[in-house]
Amino acid sequence: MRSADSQTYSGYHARIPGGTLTKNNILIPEPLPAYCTEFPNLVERIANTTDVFRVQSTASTTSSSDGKPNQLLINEYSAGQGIAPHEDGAAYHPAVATISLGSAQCIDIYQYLSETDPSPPLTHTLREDVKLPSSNTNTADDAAKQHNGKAIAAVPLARVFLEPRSLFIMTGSLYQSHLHGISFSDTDILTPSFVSSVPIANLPLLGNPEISRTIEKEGSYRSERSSRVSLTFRKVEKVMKGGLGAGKGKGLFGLAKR
Ligand SMILES: O=C(O)CCC(=O)C(=O)O
Ligand SMILES: [Fe+2]
Repeated sequence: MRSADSQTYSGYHARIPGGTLTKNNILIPEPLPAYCTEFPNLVERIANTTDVFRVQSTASTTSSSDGKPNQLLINEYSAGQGIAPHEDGAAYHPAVATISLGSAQCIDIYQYLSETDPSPPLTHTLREDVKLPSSNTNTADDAAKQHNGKAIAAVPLARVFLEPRSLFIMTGSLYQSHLHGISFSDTDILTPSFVSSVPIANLPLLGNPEISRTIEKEGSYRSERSSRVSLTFRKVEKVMKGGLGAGKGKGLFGLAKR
């Protein structure tokens, strides 16, 4: 995967809250974190490394009109920081590719509750009573329970362990009808499907052999989080002058409680 290409995107400079959108449509956060000082060379170098791996080998971005992402979002999480369950939305081509750096972190996949398409019992429960319909989500906790007035299962469907230097591609129904989020926790406990109702979906693909060994011996693996940086490549379908057209701003402006 390559980073956004200035040759194929006629962009602009725009100042937006929390960052500057460059002419390559790369969002540079402000204040500029230390790791960005050699940006975008850093991104180019990472994107060209050969030892990133896909957790979903069938994913590709080739169905986008030119096959290339035109936006890069950089998120930095300190230990304990997360992101409430959300969809990335229709403003983007339905595929997103994320390179992880720094600490490993689990991303949780959630489904909406549906009466016509019942979920397994554990995922078919709300964490607490949620009044529906309502789109008022004032806190991260509210947001974790519902999205645009639709109730979200309390327990994730699956978890994907994002190791440093890994590439995670989200597309298909994972992008279009599920939500993703990162728990507000400083530890990830990795468990296989025979132990947990929320297994690590990419266990066989993990690069660190210690994880499988520990799980085999002890039934689970404990991963302490430290600072993580994610590089999220997306294709913005419609870009309006000023940089405000790329969806409802969530992807560009960052989510609450960061
Ligand atoms: O940092 C990540 O891996 C996910 C970020 C994300 O979901 C988003 O910014 O929409
Ligand atoms: Fe997202």
